[in-house]
Amino acid sequence: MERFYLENKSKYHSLVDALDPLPKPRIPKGMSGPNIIVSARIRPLSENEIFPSAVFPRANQKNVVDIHDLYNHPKGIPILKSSDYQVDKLFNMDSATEEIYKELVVDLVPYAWNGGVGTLFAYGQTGSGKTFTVSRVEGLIAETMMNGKFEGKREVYMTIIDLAGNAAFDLLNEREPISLREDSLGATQLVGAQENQVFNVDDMKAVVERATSLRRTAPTLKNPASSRSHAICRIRIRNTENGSDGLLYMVDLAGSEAARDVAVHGADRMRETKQINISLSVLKDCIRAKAEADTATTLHRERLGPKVPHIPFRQSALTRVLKHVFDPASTRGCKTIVIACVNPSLADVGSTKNTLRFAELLRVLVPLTDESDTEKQSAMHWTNMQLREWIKENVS
Ligand SMILES: Nc1ncnc2c1ncn2[C@@H]1O[C@H](COP(=O)(O)OP(=O)(O)OP(=O)(O)O)[C@@H](O)[C@H]1O
Repeated sequence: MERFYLENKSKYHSLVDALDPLPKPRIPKGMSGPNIIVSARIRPLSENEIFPSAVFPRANQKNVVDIHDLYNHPKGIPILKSSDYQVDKLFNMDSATEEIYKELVVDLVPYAWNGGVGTLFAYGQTGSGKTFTVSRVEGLIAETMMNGKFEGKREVYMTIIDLAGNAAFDLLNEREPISLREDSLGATQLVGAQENQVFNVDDMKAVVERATSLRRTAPTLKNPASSRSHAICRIRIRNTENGSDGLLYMVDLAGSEAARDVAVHGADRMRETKQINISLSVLKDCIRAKAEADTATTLHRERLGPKVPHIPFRQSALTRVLKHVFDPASTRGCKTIVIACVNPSLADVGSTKNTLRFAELLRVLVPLTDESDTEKQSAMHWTNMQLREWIKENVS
């Protein structure tokens, strides 16, 4: 396929150039609500990239992206097949991580400082910029958290582990194996994992740096330093006045390689990829079910009573570690941000479509009601009947 793309590069450019630059706007069906934001970040093409970009943020509609793939028509003429995707917030090739942090993440810090649970997931194909994004975000969190501007006395502790299949390792202790156990109160304990107390920005950054260097890596076709495990950085913020904890999780998910990319690496690698894909699928189910539960409890409490969707968080090690985020019995406030990372190269267009489809699947949409937002307003007015239809489809 890559050869086909290269041979037809100029044809691809001319087909894309001939498209309407202002396509008919896609009608937004709503926004993710109320405790989750699903975003996407398109990384720039690298300098030595030989394939054109297949990813085009829409000029006339915010947060919508067009993907143009090239197909070999049976009659031998290359044709374009286009698809579009919508997220809550789209960051283009020229967006810096600082901008993403300011728009999406910074509010999680005071939220966790005051006892909430904030989680960021970076998801995407191998080489799409997950580690690039998360490591910078962790540095920025350190700067916000330790700037002395928040009220109250707190102690800050960091734990960083990685999960490969069902095995877990301590990235702050030479990758010593640790075990995941549920204690008598139902909380998941990382038995054997070190918790490092940190006192300032430099401490926090040094801890992150130590963990990064230990992260298990193995070469893939797409990224010579691909991470083959989920890295979870947990920042526990202890309120010394009342003994309660706030939590921040930064989760750099393992690259979602396609089977054909790993075929050349043998059976072990295939098994590893299968495990990664299963855990990502359970994660998707949990994020979605949690969003449905939150939507159900905030919007339709009277209609549904205590009935909330089942959240299958026990089905994988990843979601068991994140029990605080997914446990439906928990009464703690949780806010979640997902960043779907995308490499725009035409050679990666299949995986890019999968990543953005995955992002769309995570969105449990709430009808738009903000009359002041003209973009949303022109897109849709909800009648009572539409609202009933929406509830029937989405909250069952
Ligand atoms: N926004 C960006 N701007 C500039 N370079 C980037 C950006 N995002 C990623 N890169 C570069 O792309 C390469 C791959 O990025 P990264 O290692 O973060 O990918 P990944 O998604 O974590 O991959 P894997 O799952 O295999 O670990 C790196 O060389 C990184 O520096």
